[in-house]
Amino acid sequence: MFDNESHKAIFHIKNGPTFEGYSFGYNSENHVSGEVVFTTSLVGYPESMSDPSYKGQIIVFTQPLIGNYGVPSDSEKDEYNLLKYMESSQLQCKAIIVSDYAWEYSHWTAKESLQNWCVRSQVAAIGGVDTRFIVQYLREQGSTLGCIITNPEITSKENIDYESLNFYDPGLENLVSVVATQEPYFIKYPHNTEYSKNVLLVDCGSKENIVRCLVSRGADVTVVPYNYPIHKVAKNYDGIFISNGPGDPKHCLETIQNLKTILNDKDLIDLPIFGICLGHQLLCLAAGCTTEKMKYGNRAHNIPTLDLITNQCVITSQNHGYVVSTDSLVKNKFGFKEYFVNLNDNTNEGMIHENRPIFSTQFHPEAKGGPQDTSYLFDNYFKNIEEYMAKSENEVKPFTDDLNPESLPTERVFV
Ligand SMILES: NC(=O)CC[C@H](N)C(=O)O
Repeated sequence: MFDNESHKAIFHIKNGPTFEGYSFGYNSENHVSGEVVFTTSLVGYPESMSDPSYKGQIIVFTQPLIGNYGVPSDSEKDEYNLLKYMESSQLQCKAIIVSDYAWEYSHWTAKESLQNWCVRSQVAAIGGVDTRFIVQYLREQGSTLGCIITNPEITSKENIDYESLNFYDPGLENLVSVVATQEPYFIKYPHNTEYSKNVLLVDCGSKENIVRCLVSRGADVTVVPYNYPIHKVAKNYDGIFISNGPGDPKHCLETIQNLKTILNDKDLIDLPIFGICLGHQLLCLAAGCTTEKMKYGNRAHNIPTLDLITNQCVITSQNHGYVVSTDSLVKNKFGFKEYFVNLNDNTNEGMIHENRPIFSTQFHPEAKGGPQDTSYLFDNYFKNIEEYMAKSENEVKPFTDDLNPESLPTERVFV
């Protein structure tokens, strides 16, 4: 069985405490650093770890036992040629921290152990540390930088020169440019009849389930890079979608500028737009609102949120460290109104335009993992799309040459 001593690993929080545990992931000579964040979700570690929004982050799981159902295939496809189980085809986070790693796993979808996935993806993983203490610390101090040392030659936290460690801060980098597709591609809904619903998905690091939610409702989806000049082609689509993505939204200057042009274009006044998480933040920035970094963010699958239109509480899936300032949203002159509010901390959870078919949410209606309470938002988006198509009498909108589906790849090409 496992020998803790020979696999010692150390987790150190910048200017804070240090913990000794065991490594069950990739061991490297150099330390691994990133922003330390915690999630209180009980299940869904494969989905969280493959979510591009976690790029550059070290995830602390408050669920004490992680790994017990293994990891499903990261390449198996569904009927829409989309990944069947994962939120992207890579393990995206920088490292993981758990209380107790389950060395035995069992599930009908499992293809490998969590350890195997981490090792082959060169991702560090440390177990045997007091995650309750770490989370209490993060809640008091706020999200902070940290590092994991898995070099087998370092046998004790006493023989580390902490002063010499450098810490990578993902907040300083435009990580969207790293995780988003570099080239456009096209996903076809296989059962389409005469009038296809053509959605333009702006990929800032989209979770696969967002694409599944669009395609399974009958859309043909053209996926473009986050900085694609969408304002030049928006009129050719029946709806625009802005995805989730990692890091500080203010790094996506081109997306914000392009969205601003779309919002100001009198010819696009009826065009349906839906944004999720980073997509919500970018739409709000485009409308002149402000965003700020939260103390430790919201990462969970059970966050109560009030729908201000239906006055109903919905339970939401979340993963974000930045937030739109409610004050700036309320004061915006663009017609955006508050749509959802977080019932735990009163932060903004969404906006809706007062008379245009535009809305966005800070939480994740695609919920992978998490509850399906807010999947009605995808249905509302499709109602907006159908109304928009009916207004234009289902006229077939021409594609520009470089986004003609016939010349685009049918799945993402990694460069
Ligand atoms: N899941 C997301 O899209 C996250 C958005 C943004 N990176 C944040 O942390 O707030």
